[in-house]
Amino acid sequence: MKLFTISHSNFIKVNSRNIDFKNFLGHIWKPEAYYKNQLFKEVWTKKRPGLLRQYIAEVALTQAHQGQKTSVIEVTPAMTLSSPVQLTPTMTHSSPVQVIPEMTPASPVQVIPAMTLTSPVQVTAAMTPASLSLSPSILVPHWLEEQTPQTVSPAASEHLDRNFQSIWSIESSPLSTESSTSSESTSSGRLSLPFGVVQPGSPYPDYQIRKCSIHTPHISFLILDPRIVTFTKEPSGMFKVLGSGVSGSVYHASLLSSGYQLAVKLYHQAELVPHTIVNEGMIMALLQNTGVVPKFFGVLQEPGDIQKFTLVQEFFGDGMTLYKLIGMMNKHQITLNEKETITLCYRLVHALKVIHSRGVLVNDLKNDNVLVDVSNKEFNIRYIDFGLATFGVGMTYEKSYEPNSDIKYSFLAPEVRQGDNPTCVAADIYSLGILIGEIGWRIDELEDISERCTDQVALARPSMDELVMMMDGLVNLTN
Ligand SMILES: Nc1ncnc2c1ncn2[C@@H]1O[C@H](COP(=O)(O)OP(=O)(O)OP(=O)(O)O)[C@@H](O)[C@H]1O
Repeated sequence: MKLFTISHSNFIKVNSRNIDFKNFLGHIWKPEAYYKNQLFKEVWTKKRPGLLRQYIAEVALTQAHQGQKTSVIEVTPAMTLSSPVQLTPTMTHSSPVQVIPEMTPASPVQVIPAMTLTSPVQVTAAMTPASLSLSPSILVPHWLEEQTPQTVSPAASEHLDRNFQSIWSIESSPLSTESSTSSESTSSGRLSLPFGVVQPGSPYPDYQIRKCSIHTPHISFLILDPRIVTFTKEPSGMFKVLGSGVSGSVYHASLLSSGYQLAVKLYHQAELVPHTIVNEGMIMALLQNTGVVPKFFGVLQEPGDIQKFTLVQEFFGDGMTLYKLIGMMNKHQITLNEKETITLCYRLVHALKVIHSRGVLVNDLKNDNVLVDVSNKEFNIRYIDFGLATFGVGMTYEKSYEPNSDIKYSFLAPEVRQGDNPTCVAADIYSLGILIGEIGWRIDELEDISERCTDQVALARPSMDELVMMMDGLVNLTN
């Protein structure tokens, strides 16, 4: 009798021989389970932990017979609100940015078909400044300080809400970035830097991106009139910063007319990396109507400077990141029971599947890039920060020789951390496995899933479909 154990070798076998997972389980599975050195004969009890694989096997076999699959928790449905983001079908100009004078009616973004596998075009990509502890006050650009929202009457602002100034149309051809983003040109101090945050000669990130391809499809998004957005001020008079990260600071704001809450991302180096901002906007646009990223409204432009813009998104989940949530869970300030924990992991898995199915790799999946709505037990999530995301191809990180880099970048798959290996679906799955482990380490089944996803051998990690099946099985088990 063969016993199916959760060993990596089983998954290596599955993957290396390209055997269908369900068939594999069908062959290997017998109704006993060997788990943590114990033989269990009563495998169908829901109470006993660690028997997920038996359940998966059961589900797999049932499915093999019925060809049907049921899911208890549904993924958050597609957004119903119409999005201002639009897909522009063709490239018409060679200039990277083009202003189209006429407004076109808002419509949801159309889905781009399957991922197109192309050989990676190696382009020198954006700099990512090292994590800095940034004081919000020095990040505020002058035009924000000078903001006088009362200059627009409510009626006019309502009009402006509906009638955005213009649409930017951006080409999808690989954007050469070498001239504007090489570390050489920046470290020599030849470029004037915005916001006074990163000074010439600042240390460069050890994890500078060396190569990436921008193959993101051609998507237009809107330039919003800055007068429709009011940036929120703290009682101290400071602008309210939701978070500061590697690429920028995110400010709280609202629509002047309706008070609809917004998160506006200002980039530390907007003038250096316009293509990065554009790429992030296009990826956000591409993922609209999936319900797994915040609603994206377009960009605000710094008056008088066409190169500097900011991303305007829906303010989601009261700004609660998974990082904050895990911290609170570990300090017992918030408690998630087993079912809630599994629900949260389920959402993360399904959301990543949706993102991958649109041809997008996140490449930077970590706990502070996930927002969680803890206002109810649904635990809806949104992935944020697509600054390093790619469409259709992977990107390569440069190996870090910084002490403790393995800890600092532990969310990245080991083969990615090594440099030279481009990111891929399995690398995102590794990062997802880290998240599942951080959230669900108290639950054996989640720990097992996390362990599989974080296998050092990329080929041994479960595929997204296998992962979804495991999570579905686990959810069914807990209901
Ligand atoms: N749509 C949003 N709603 C609420 N809060 C948000 C939103 N987007 C971002 N934030 C907050 O701002 C922080 C920084 O956002 P983001 O990750 O996009 O910036 P970043 O500079 O790219 O950071 P990173 O260091 O992860 O690269 C988040 O951790 C979160 O706290």
